Amino acid sequence: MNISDVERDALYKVIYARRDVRREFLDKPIADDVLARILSAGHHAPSVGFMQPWDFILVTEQATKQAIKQGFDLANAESAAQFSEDKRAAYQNIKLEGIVESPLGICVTCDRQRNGPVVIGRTIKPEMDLYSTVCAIQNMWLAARAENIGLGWVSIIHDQVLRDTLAIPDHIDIIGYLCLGYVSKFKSKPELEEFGWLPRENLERLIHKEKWSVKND
Ligand SMILES: Cc1cc2c(cc1C)N(C[C@H](O)[C@H](O)[C@H](O)COP(=O)(O)O)c1[nH]c(=O)[nH]c(=O)c1N2
Repeated sequence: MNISDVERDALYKVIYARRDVRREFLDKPIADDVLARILSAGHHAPSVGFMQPWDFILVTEQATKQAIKQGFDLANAESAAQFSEDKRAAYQNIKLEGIVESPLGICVTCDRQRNGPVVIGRTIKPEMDLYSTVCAIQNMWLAARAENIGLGWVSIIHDQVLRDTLAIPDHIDIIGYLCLGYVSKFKSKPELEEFGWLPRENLERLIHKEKWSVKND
C-alpha cells in the first residue's frame, strides 16, 4: 500500500499541530468510537519482541480525578522547591496539568513480565519495554490530535498516588497519566516556548555526520 501525497501531508500536519494541552479543555465527552480509535492507535504501536506490555486505565469519575489532582499539587510544590529562586516564580505560573478539567484521564502502564522473562530485543536492554509503552503514548497523542482532541501528559505526580488511587498492582510500572478532551483551541507553539521557558533547539545542531561532533556556540 502506497501513501498518497495528500495522506503524507496530513500526517505531517498532525505531527506539527500536536500540542501538550493543559488549559483549554471543554466539558464535552469523547464518544466511545473516537476513544476506541485512539486506544487502538496506541495498541498498534511498535513494541519490543511484539511484547505489547501496555494497559490503559480510563478515569472519568470526578472523585478519582480529585485524588490524582491532590497528588499533583503536592508533587508540584515539591518540584517548585527544586528550581532556583529566579526561576521558581515563573515555574509556579505555568499550568502543568488539566486533570480535573479534562473529561477523560488515561493512565498508561507497562507490564514488564508480559509474555515471559525472555523477550526478543530486550535481552540486552531490559528497559525496551518501557520505551515501547512510550511509543504507544505517542501514537495516542497523534491519533488524538487527528481527532481534534487535546492530550496532556502529567508526570508531576508520585507513582504511589496513582498506584493507590487506581489499584495498580506492584508488578506493573506506571508510564504516564494522560488528560484528554476537546479543546477551545490548539496553540501553534509549545506553551513552554511561548512562555519563554525554553526555545526549540536548532535541529542542525543535533545532527551529527558519521561520528559525534562537538558543536560550540
Ligand atoms: C514524558 C513527558 C512528560 C511530560 C511532558 C511531555 C513528555 C514527553 N509534558 C509536555 C511537555 O512540556 C511538552 O511536550 C513540551 O513542552 C513541548 O510542547 P508540545 O508537546 O509540542 O506542545 C508535560 N507537560 C506538563 O504540563 N506537565 C507534565 O507533567 C508534563 N510531563
